[in-house]
Amino acid sequence: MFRSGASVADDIDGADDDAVQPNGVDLTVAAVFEQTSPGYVGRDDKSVGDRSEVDPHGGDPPVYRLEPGDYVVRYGERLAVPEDSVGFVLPRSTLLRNSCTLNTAVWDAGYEGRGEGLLQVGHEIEIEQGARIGQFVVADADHEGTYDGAYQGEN
Ligand SMILES: O=c1ccn([C@H]2C[C@H](O)[C@@H](COP(=O)(O)OP(=O)(O)OP(=O)(O)O)O2)c(=O)[nH]1
Repeated sequence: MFRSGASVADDIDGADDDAVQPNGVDLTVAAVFEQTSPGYVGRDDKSVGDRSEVDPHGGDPPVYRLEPGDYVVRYGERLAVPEDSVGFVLPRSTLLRNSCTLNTAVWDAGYEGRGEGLLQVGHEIEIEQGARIGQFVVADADHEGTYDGAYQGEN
C-alpha cells in the first residue's frame, strides 16, 4: 500500500505545502551536473566520476537551458525514508510530454539525504532552478536492515 502525499511530506525537509500531491510529494531541481570523467562499478566497490555543474542563465528565477543529453540532477529536498517503507521517484509528466525523463532507482528504508537522479533530455528544454521535476512516493515494505551505504546523509 502506498502512503498518502500528506504522510510522505512528514519525511521531507524543505517541501512546500504546494508540493504535496494526493499520492506523493513533488521534488525540485536544485543543481544540474554534466559528468566529465568515468565512474567505476566493481563487484565490491564503486566510484562516481567527476562532474561539472551547469550554470543556469541569470534572471529571477535562474533557468537551465539544456541541450539533448544526460544530466545528473540534485533534488532540493532532503528525504528520509522511514522504516517499513520503500521509496520511488517518478518523473513529472510534463517532462515526458516534452521528450525528457527522470531516471531513478530504489530509495531504501533508512536512507536520508538530498538524492540525485538522471535527467535525460531528448529535446532541448528550459527548466527553472527550483522547478518541480519529479514526485516521491513511498510504499509499505518489509526489509532486512536499513540503508547504511556510501550515500547516507549525502548533500
Ligand atoms: O534515484 C535514486 C535512487 C536512490 N537514491 C538514494 C537512496 C538510496 O537509498 C541510495 C542508494 O541507492 P542504491 O542502493 O541504489 O545505490 P548503490 O549504488 O547500490 O549504492 P550502495 O552501495 O551505497 O547501496 O541513493 C538516489 O539518490 N536516487
